[in-house]
Amino acid sequence: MARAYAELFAGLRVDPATVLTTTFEANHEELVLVRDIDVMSLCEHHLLPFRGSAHIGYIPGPDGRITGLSKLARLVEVYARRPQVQERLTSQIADLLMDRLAPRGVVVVLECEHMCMAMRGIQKSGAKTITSAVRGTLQRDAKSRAEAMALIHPR
Ligand SMILES: Nc1nc2c(ncn2[C@@H]2O[C@H](COP(=O)(O)OP(=O)(O)OP(=O)(O)O)[C@@H](O)[C@H]2O)c(=O)[nH]1
Repeated sequence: MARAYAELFAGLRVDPATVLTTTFEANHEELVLVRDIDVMSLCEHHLLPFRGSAHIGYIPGPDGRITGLSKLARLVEVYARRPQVQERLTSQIADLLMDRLAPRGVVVVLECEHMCMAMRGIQKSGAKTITSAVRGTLQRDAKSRAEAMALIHPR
């Protein structure tokens, strides 16, 4: 039992900042977006899972440095492997990216179904909670934000 909880909460043992140590010179100044990253976390109120997808985009800073694509998914994993609320999970990912990669802007969108709403309580399965955290130029510039959102949710 103790081992199972240790596995579930493995993210508490990892410093999220260590995930973003791999960066590359790419001279890339446009949006980089990784969509449909699987998210599994635990609601901190009921210790029941919530599950869905994360979409993470950023516009590199003036130095044009990028990070490894897998590092974005690893960042989700580190913050998800701890008791969470979806809103905090979303903003922690955005804030760490801003802090460590110094990009021009960041957008993080999470879409999850919460078992605490499906299995107990109100017992509504299928309801999706969508949260976003937008930082930097993507927050200030409606056109850039709309472009990123259109790539996250193509019609
Ligand atoms: N930005 C970007 N990253 C890429 C691309 N192709 C591969 N990568 C990433 O390059 C990174 C290399 O990171 P390393 O830490 O050196 O390699 P690694 O140990 O295999 O990394 P993990 O995949 O996280 O296990 C990984 O994060 C890959 O996902 C690409 O086209 N663009």
